[in-house]
Amino acid sequence: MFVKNLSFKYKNSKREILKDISFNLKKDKVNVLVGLNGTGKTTLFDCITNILKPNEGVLNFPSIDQILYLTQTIYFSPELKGKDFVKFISRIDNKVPFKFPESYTIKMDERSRNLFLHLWNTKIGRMSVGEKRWLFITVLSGLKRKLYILDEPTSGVDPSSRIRILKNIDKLVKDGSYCFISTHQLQDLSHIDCNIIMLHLGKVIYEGDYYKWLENNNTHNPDIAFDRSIE
Ligand SMILES: Nc1ncnc2c1ncn2[C@@H]1O[C@H](COP(=O)(O)OP(=O)(O)OP(=O)(O)O)[C@@H](O)[C@H]1O
Repeated sequence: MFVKNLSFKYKNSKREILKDISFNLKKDKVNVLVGLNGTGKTTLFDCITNILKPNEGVLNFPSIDQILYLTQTIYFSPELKGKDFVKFISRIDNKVPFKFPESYTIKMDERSRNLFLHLWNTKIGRMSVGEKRWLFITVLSGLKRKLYILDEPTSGVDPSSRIRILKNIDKLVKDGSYCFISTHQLQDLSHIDCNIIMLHLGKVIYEGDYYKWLENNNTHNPDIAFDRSIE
């Protein structure tokens, strides 16, 4: 899966957001897109998933039915409960939903199981931001796809649940899928094996191993590596 010479500009804007960018996704690593706010990460994901049409370039990705794209905001009626969301997602792949929540929790650790059982009967409008994000990602990653694109999957989530979410994503890779995520929580990346793609001023300024990126910037701290990369 790759992007070659992609350029993109919004119709109502003069600024070219993506300027002739190229990179490859790695199959055996979590591919992580990093960059300043407003640098074009969501725009790039929208191009890959055909929501936006690039001005130029080649996008070599699976058809949309083989991609799961979790955008930063997904709307689900606040009056519905966690179980309604779980059942709705099960039906996407024509699976008959389980009747009892325990059937979904067999492979979960104790903390995740307790949270899942709690959220099952909680109205979505009453879940915290982090609880909602955790539930959506946990359930959506149960759908088998060739490529998972997750836009800031850990934003607003507590440290312990962030690690769980990342381990979940890591498992998708180990099970043979491609994963492409964005994040601003760079410290978390030490928990997974990842390939960094860094966007800055419309260009890919780094593509490669996370630890090599730290080494290139003479630091163990990814926030400092980020800052030094854009200097
Ligand atoms: N529909 C639009 N029309 C014009 N400009 C837009 C539109 N949507 C986004 N932009 C601009 O494109 C740029 C890139 O936005 P994008 O949402 O891709 O950034 P991002 O890297 O995902 O940011 P963040 O890290 O804050 O989520 C921003 O300057 C934004 O203002």
